[in-house]
Amino acid sequence: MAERLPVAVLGANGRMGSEAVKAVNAADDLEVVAALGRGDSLDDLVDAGARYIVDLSIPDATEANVRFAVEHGMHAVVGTTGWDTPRLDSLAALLGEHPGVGVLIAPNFALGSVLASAFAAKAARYFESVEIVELHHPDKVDAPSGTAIRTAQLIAAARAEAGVGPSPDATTKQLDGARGADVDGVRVHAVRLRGLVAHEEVLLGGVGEQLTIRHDSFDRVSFMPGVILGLRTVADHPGLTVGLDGYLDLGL
Ligand SMILES: NC(=O)C1=CN([C@@H]2O[C@H](COP(=O)(O)OP(=O)(O)OC[C@H]3O[C@@H](n4cnc5c(N)ncnc54)[C@H](O)[C@@H]3O)[C@@H](O)[C@H]2O)C=CC1
Ligand SMILES: O=C(O)C1=N[C@H](C(=O)O)C[C@H](O)C1
Repeated sequence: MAERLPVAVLGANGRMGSEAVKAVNAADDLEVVAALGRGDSLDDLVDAGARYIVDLSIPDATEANVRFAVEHGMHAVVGTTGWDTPRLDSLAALLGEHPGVGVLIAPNFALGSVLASAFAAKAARYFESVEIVELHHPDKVDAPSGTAIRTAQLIAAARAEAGVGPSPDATTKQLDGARGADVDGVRVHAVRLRGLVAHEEVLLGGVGEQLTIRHDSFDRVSFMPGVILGLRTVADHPGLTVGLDGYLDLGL
């Protein structure tokens, strides 16, 4: 029987990390050799012989975790939020010094979410208005969600390419925050509500009509096929990939 790929999970005691430990161990070609939480030394990754990491920690920790992995020749599959452009640029530069190492930064591992973002980007040029509402559990530390930021960026790029102007908005007077956050010119609204897991709606408006593209993760198991796909694929994609769609042939 072929050797199982040695994987370390960072953030292993968290909501996502604990699911990932179960999912990796359930895959017959992968095994968890290290499960790290807050306060654990990154040297444990080396001692355990990890060749892959899955980072599901916190925005303040993820950059140092991933940089350590890359510097030690480990491929990284990253679901943690907080990867803004300066962080991504700096990571890409580091990867340039470590050819052969792959990193996937996946704002969302759920296939339906990846498709929803792609569909929204495809549709965005045909509508005058577009706004995003993301809805999450109230224990989430960041807003707006990484997924909503990525969706807004994809939409903004598609509209810019098509020469579509900004969504109309006559607001001249508002309470702070009433119109949500501005992500590349797309308004993003964040709801935090007990009972929710992870949900997103893209609202596209034209004269006399609206298209709504909605995705719901009702359970964190929805993210696990994407985590496993990422682990099985990351070594074949040296350098930096942002978005699980980079590993899929969506044909859109
Ligand atoms: N890409 C995706 O599909 C998904 C991404 N996420 C993101 O994953 C991250 C984790 O989400 P949750 O599991 O809900 O959070 P959580 O708060 O339940 O888990 C985070 C865990 O990381 C631990 N931690 C803190 N510092 C650490 C460090 N330096 N090294 C290792 N572990 C450390 C915490 O103690 C905690 O156990 C968030 O950024 C969230 O937005 C969440 C769901 C899906
Ligand atoms: O914190 C979460 O729960 C989630 N975080 C990711 C994000 O910010 O987009 C992915 C998903 O929305 C769940």
